[in-house]
Amino acid sequence: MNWPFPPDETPDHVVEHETATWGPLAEAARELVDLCVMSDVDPEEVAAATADVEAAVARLRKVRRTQTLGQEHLPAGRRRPWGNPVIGLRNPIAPPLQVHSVPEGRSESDFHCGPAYEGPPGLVHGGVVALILDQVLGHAVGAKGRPGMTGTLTIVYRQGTPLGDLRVEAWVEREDGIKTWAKAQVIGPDGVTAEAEGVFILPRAIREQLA
Ligand SMILES: CCCCCCCCCCCCCCCC(=O)SCCNC(=O)CCNC(=O)[C@H](O)C(C)(C)COP(=O)(O)OP(=O)(O)OC[C@H]1O[C@@H](n2cnc3c(N)ncnc32)[C@H](O)[C@@H]1OP(=O)(O)O
Repeated sequence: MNWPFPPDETPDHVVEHETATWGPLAEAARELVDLCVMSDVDPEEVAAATADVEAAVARLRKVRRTQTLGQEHLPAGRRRPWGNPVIGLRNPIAPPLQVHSVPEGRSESDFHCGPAYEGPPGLVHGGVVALILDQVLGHAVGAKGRPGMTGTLTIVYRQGTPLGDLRVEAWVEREDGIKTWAKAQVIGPDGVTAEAEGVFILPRAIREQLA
């Protein structure tokens, strides 16, 4: 499944080096994002921090990639979803989730959603809940060897999802040709907060390549 991009054949030692290089930057940026919404220092400190961040941005801006991380690393060979907004090592937007999957088509993750993901007061934004559910559903179908694009995603929000420590579980329900149905739920301290059902479809372009 390498259409339309070439396989990622980066050697292990290079991946380890890149992990050690970029991982800490994203970790620092995650804390920066958290502090953008939670810090309460005085205005002089904010101004000084802004100058520091602008200096760091000027360094990183010197060289920009021509392809996204997904285009380069995801489609085949070693998969490095480093730019992914839910699990990406290099993406500060990602909480990030560590997702554990088994080939029977089940995936799960215990994760933390801090104040940067707030929607209603003290609660996780519903779009963020949907993002996480979609991602982990994708892991479940992928683990079962049934990868696909989300065709339809249905979400029922049972109760507000509190910011903090959470759990998500997903499992494959049914398969039929190119389509796979999977379900998922987010669990908070007071039980299930949101449930999802997704229909995942192997896209036509990939079907034609495999035919
Ligand atoms: C595979 C990727 C490789 C890359 C490997 C990277 C792995 C990295 C893992 C990361 C995990 C991320 C997890 C998050 C997952 C997203 O975020 S995916 C992004 C959000 N989704 C999208 O952007 C999808 C956009 N839509 C599409 O691309 C196309 O409409 C679809 C859904 C692929 C279907 O297109 P198509 O293959 O041309 O479909 P088509 O031949 O018309 O119909 C085939 C069948 O599907 C049904 N169908 C068509 N559309 C739909 C629909 N929307 N809903 C339900 N059924 C539908 C048709 O009725 C038909 O059924 P039958 O008549 O055969 O019974």
